[in-house]
Amino acid sequence: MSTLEQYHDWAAGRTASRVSDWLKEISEPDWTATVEHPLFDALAEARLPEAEFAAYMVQDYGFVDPFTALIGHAIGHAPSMGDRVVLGQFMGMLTSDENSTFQRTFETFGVAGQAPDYLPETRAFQQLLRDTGQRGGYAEMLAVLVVTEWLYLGWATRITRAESLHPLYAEWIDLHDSAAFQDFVAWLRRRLDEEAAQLDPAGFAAMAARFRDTVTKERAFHDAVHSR
Ligand SMILES: Cc1ncc(CN)c(N)n1
Repeated sequence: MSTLEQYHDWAAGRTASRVSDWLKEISEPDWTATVEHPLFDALAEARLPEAEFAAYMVQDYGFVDPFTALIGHAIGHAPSMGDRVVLGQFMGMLTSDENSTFQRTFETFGVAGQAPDYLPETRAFQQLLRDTGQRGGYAEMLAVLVVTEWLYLGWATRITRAESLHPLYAEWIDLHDSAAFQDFVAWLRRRLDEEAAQLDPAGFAAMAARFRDTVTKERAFHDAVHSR
């Protein structure tokens, strides 16, 4: 049975079916393991040592660089100006507010200017992001973006914040639980659902494989930066 047929089978038993919901479901248990990762609880509850937060942010900046390039590819591949505007605004936030959070984190915790030593899991994630940008179609790019942003929205809206949280820890959560970020994730999911509906069986299988691979790499990345 093709991947598209598997989705149609799943959708047939439901009144309201969304491709993004099905993709999330077939990505278990990795999806929930990432959203519920103890790294995020430690961060939100002020239990994460500053050196560990800085080390996580160094690895994450290794993710953000090719991730920003992937958004550039997605802007180029988007079928309309409407999509380019939304993705371009997200790119603007990433390269201003979020980039500033990284830079101030590196300076505050004394790791600015150090050559990063990326973990194998970070390098594997970088490879996936680069490959999707260079070889993937627009739906595959959206699939990767849906995973990375929906997962981050998931943990950021799940955790309970300590009152005495370091401002940079709080800023990292703010970037991922804001109303604007929630709207962006909703838009990404809607656009993936729409684009997936246009795909032939081979394109649909490639899109689903990217989604699944991205969830696997998210879990591996977070396990590598913070052991359970
Ligand atoms: C690994 C990872 N995944 C997702 C995000 C959210 N853009 C992130 N900053 N880092």
